[in-house]
Parts: sequence; C-alpha cells; structure tokens
Amino acid sequence: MAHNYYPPQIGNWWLGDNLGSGFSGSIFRATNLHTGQVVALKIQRLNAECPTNSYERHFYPALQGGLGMPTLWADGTYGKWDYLAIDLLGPSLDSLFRRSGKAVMDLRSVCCIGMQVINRLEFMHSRGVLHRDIQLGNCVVGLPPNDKIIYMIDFGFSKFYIDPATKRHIPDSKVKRDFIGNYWFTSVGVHCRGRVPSRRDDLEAVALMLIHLLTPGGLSWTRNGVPRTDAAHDRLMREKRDTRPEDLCCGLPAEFEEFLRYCRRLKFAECPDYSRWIEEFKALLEYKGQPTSSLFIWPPPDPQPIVQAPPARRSQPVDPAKVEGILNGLVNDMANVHLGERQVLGDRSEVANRVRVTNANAPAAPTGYADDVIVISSDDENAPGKAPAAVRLPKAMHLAKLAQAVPDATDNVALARVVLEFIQVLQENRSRTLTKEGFAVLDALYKQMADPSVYVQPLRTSRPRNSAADGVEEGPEPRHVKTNKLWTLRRNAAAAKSNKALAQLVAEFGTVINRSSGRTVTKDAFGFLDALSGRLRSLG
Ligand SMILES: Nc1ncnc2c1ncn2[C@@H]1O[C@H](COP(=O)(O)OP(=O)(O)OP(=O)(O)O)[C@@H](O)[C@H]1O
Repeated sequence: MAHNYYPPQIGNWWLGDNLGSGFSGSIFRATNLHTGQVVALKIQRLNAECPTNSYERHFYPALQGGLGMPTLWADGTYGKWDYLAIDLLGPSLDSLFRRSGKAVMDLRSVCCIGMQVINRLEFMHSRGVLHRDIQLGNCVVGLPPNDKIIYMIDFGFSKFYIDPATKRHIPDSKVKRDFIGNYWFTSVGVHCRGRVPSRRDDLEAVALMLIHLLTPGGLSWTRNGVPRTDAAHDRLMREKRDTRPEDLCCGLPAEFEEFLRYCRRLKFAECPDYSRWIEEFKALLEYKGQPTSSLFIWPPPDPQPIVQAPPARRSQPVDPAKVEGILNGLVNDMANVHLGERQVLGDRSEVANRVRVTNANAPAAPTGYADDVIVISSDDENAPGKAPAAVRLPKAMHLAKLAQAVPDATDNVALARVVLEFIQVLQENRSRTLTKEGFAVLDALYKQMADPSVYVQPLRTSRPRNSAADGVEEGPEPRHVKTNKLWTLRRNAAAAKSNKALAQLVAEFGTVINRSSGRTVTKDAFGFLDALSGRLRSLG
C-alpha cells in the first residue's frame, strides 16, 4: 500500500508497495489501471529541492535496448508530482549483501559483479553517458527470469560526456569543484581532488566496490558511517586519498589491485579497455577453478572459498622508526653477506677478485634459518633452545636478496633453483607487478647466463617506457601481443640449446613485461619462467 503521504494514484498508475526511497523521492511498485502492467514508479514532488527525475528522464532514450538497462515505459507530471515508470526490478546488491549477513562476498560473485558492471558501463559510455554514481545500491538484479542479470539504475547524477553539438569529449578543468557521487565509491580524483568526472572515474568506482565486497568490514573509510560534519568528511577524504592500492587490496587476488591502479592511470578522456578487465576477472575465475560465466547467481550455489584479507595494516600498531631501523640493518647485512667459495661457469677472475675483497670484510653469515626469514635476536634469544623471533622478508627485500644471490649460482641446477625461487616470491605476493627489484633479478640472470666472466653492460630490462633508444615512442603493448610473445618465449626456452640462448630469451622476457600495461607477471609469464627453470635443469 502507498504511504499516507503519497496519493493512491498517479496518472494511470495505482501505487502499491514502497520499494525504496532516495534523497528526493520514492519508488513504488505500481500497476497500470488499463493494462495491468506492473512497473516501478519513481515519484518526486515538482518542487523537490533536487528534482532528479526531470534530469534522469533524458538519459533513458539513449540507453534503451542495452542489456541491464531498465526500460522507461512512461513519464510525466500529475498534479504536483513528477513520475517515471520504469521496469520493475529486484533487490539491489547492497541489500542482497547486507541480508546475507556475511563479512565478505565470495570471490565468484564479486568477479561476476565486476564483469557485468564493467559491461554495463561499456554500453553506457558507448552511448555517451557517464553514470557518476556507481554504488551497490544502484546495481540491482532483475526479477526472474532475469534475476542473474545486473541492471544499472538511478541516472540522477548521469551526464553526457560527448558534447552533442561538437561531438567532442567534455573538457577537463583544473578548477576544483564540489564532488558528485557517493562517499564510499566515488573515485579519489573526483571526491578528494575535485576533478571533473569521466569514464575512468566510473570504472574506479567499480574497482572500489569490488574491493569493498572482498574486505571484511568493507573499505576502511566506510566503517564510521556517513560523515555528519565537514570535519568527518575531511577525515574520510584524507583516508580515501592516502590509502595505497597495495594496502587496500592486501590479501586479495592481484587482479583487484591492478584494476584499481589501471583506472587511476587512465587519462581524463581515455577510453578504458573494458574487455581486458572482463577477461581478467574471467581468467581469475578460471584460475581458481570456478565457472567462468558472468551470470550473477545469488545466493552462491555452493559454499565458496572466501578470500580472507589479513587485518588492515593500520590496525596493527607498528613503530615506523623501529621498522626502518630493522630494514636499514638488513640492507647493511646484505651488503656484507658471505658469498663463500664458488665454482665458476667460465673465466670469472674479476668477479672472484671482488668476492675475495668482500669476504675479507664480511662477518660470518648466520646459518640454520629459512631463506625467507630474517632473524632478529637479542643476546638472550641466542641462548640454546630459545626460538628466535622471525619476520618474513618483504617482496622487495626478498627479490633484492635473490638478485644478489644470482652470481653464486655457478651451475645450471643452481640457476634453475634461483628461477624457481623467483617464481615463488612473485606468486606468494599479493601484487603481480614486476617491480624494479624483480627486473634486477632478470638482469642478474641474464648476465649470469650470457657470460658470468665479464662485467657486461647492465641489461636494464626495466628502462622507462617511451624512451626507446632509437627515439621511437613505445607505448604499452596490447594484451594479446604480450600473450603471443610469452608463448613464443616459452616454446623457445624449452628448445634452447645453450645458456646464451636462454639469456637472450630472459632479455626479451624483461622487455615484454616492461612494455605491457601494468607490468604484470601473468600466467603465461609464469609459464615462461617455469620453462626456463626446466630447461636450465635439463641442460645441466
Ligand atoms: N526499477 C526498480 N525496481 C525495483 N526497485 C527499485 C527500482 N529502482 C529503484 N529501486 C529501489 O529503490 C531504491 C532507490 O532508488 P533510486 O536510487 O533510483 O532512487 P533515488 O531517489 O535516486 O535514490 P538516491 O537518492 O539514493 O540516489 C533503490 O536502491 C532500489 O532498492
């Protein structure tokens, strides 16, 4: 039944249950008095402070016919009411998730949401429309038989980003403006820096929404509820702006961090690569052995493995000075590491000389601890029978240590072990981006395999993009080019006849990763590294 405040009938529509209320109006289930058609009737007073209906109705014609776009059946005014009659749809993702009572959503459902919502945005953007208010409450499922399809609703903040007169993209502006959107998911650029929203910001909101669903307790800035004062809003913006993607996505599959970083790297008028990210989420499901269909099946059919994010870093009080001290100590220790006597692959007299100098100054290396563990011990802890406190090496440290260890790998079996450890470090880490420490390992491997006896010019596989030696501008290569190249490298590695040939492949591998968007070590990249390690072992 309609609320007392509202009339029982508006135009040809008889009002039924209230489906939801927004800032400026309400939505009712409504039945057409003549045809019996049931719709969702979005009604607002004509003198509403924020008359979004009169604005929203302009976007429906552009969006009609797209999958997941509600149909506008009728609209108009009736007395002091403005109404839109749109497809009656099901519950929002927000209410589905809240009702589930779960701390996090299962990975499969989140990937399906990602794939569908990105697809909806691709359609909206292809029609020249920005949504500008992406949030869980504005993504609803259809009614059966369309209950596995996600629909976008609420175009009250939408905007045409292609100027109808000039057919050009709306201009950017340096002038800081009030933000449009929502506190939780609106991009950092728009919300915290007052930038003009464009396609990239719709996509960033999707990334934040997905990360929110996978994080116990949600994104940290959502946990205190809607800010009620300017000071609380400022605090929220600061937290949103300052939280780094790697902290936000701590413990989540790397795709989420990469997606967020990708959105934040997009230029103002750049067209996002929608299909790439739909494919990435599909590939993630495949990798996890899950069905790859994007249909949103709710509740999830089987108990799904839940992605557990470790507690947010900020909740663990850590004394930064102490950590810095420990890391500095480690760097010094690594500089003095005992390299020991080694076999050589060739004439490496110059290398050996340097090793002798280092050894003369080096203290005895601690022994008996796992490679990836740093031992921090007091005198007391060194007492027999007392277990030392251990800290896991961060990725950068581990890779730096690995790069330093490469010259010690004086035969192919040892080199194969280094490659395996390289794979392990990369796979254990939440981010699959190849950092400069990772490139340093590749450089060291190249040198060791090409000719360890001479100091070759460092390979520098990680040279900055757009600075090709021949002066030709080199942008990131499309994903399919990367995949093809990695496949060829993998095949060639399996057939390589010498270390020199393998070294060349390592150099090419570094270049391929360096030129790829996000410098990501994908499954195909791991395939090459696997083949490299296997071939080193068989060359003996
Ligand atoms: N077509 C629909 N079918 C069923 N329920 C709907 C439909 N459209 C909206 N709703 C429900 O009504 C709620 C409010 O809808 P909507 O966001 O369009 O209104 P709004 O007034 O613009 O809200 P807000 O001020 O929060 O942006 C939605 O979260 C949803 O639960």
